Amino acid sequence: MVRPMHPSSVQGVEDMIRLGDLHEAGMVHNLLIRHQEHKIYTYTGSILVAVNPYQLLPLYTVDQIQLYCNKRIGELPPHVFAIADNCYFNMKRNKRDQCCVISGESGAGKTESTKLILQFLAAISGQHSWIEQQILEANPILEAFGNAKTIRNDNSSRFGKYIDIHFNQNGVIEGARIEQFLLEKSRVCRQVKAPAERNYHIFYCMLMGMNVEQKKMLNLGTASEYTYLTMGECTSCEGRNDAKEYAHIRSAMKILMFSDSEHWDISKLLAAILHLGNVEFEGRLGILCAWLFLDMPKTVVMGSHFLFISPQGIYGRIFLWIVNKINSAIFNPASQNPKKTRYSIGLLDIFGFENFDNNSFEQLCINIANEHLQQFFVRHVFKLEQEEYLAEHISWNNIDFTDNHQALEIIALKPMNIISLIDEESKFPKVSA
Ligand SMILES: Nc1ncnc2c1ncn2[C@@H]1O[C@H](COP(=O)(O)OP(=O)(O)OP(=O)(O)O)[C@@H](O)[C@H]1O
Repeated sequence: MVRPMHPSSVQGVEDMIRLGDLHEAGMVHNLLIRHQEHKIYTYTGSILVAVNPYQLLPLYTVDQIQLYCNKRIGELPPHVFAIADNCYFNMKRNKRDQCCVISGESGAGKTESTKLILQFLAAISGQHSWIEQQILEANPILEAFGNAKTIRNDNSSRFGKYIDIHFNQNGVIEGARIEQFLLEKSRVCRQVKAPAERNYHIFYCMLMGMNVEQKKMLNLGTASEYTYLTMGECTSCEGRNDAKEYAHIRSAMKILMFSDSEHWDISKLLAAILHLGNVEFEGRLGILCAWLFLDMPKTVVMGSHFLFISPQGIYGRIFLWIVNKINSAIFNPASQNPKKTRYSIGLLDIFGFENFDNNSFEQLCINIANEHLQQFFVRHVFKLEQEEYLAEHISWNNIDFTDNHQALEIIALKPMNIISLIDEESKFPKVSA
């Protein structure tokens, strides 16, 4: 259908609520013309839409942080700092906890936005304290163990995270807590979705960054020697320096109070996973069991007893342990003193919808999490808003929207939903798919 363009679509608008052409094509056009002028941020009411520029723009300088500090939304051009600032000052003014939900497909820029919000909050809450530095340095560790190169994103988060940043009543950061969800553990043993995918960064960083002596002690060689690191036929990543990253991860671990022996134990387990992937000959099992702290003759094969070692399981436990270790450095339990109130800003950064030729159970879980987020969005932006208009007898045009509630009910909410059926079926041996 051809229609005349509304004048507001010619120059584009900062807030799409003011767009005359309020439909998908109009909104995409608005984002496009703004993006062409390097204006990557656009509001839709209180929501910020960010379009990944895939280049460094001079938008995140110290001057920009100061500029956006303590301004009302709309006073300056749309920016991720404006959202962070709004959260911070609403928390202080209204004495209420805040939350930013960051969603989008893989590669959209969610993790970068999360880091920018964190940096802004650390800068404006103003103390440059040790705890702030520790919170910021948790990122390189989490990314090393939880991010990987995928076909869509060289630094794709393969887990979801919720960072709750805690502030005292004066708005000073006093700690944080990180929750992790759904690490894609299967990536440890296979990266089959496409060539050019890698395993988790940490493996390549370790092999490039460790000195000869350390590698010798763990019987490690180069990435190309390990089955688990070569399935995607790609061991390096353009623009990433794995050796330099390793030095950064090591220093971040020191800041987060990982001891040298804890770091060494993690390295041994990572080495064990790599050796396990290469197991073909009995001789390899000796090296493997040494790194797994196992007494090989007793535990691997004894009479009719077999030990089953799951590399995915080991990696999943390492990841959990690391998140707990980080939390033990940055989390301070709330004071029991009622006069010492604590407020928080939560940042939710989960992986976006995924749709491959072959989708696994992990994709199903990721997509259910996204459907829940979509429902949250639908409820708050459409349903609750329209109910309020009705209650206040405000005249308005009903907006058509797709409600995904039914899909969610079938998959995960109603009794006998798909997930509970899978759960029940999987308890039986030799179950069919
Ligand atoms: N604001 C930005 N400015 C410049 N480059 C950016 C920006 N946001 C994202 N990028 C680039 O895009 C890449 C992908 O972004 P990011 O990792 O944040 O995506 P994501 O949405 O978290 O993806 P995934 O769901 O796969 O984890 C980054 O590594 C960075 O190179």
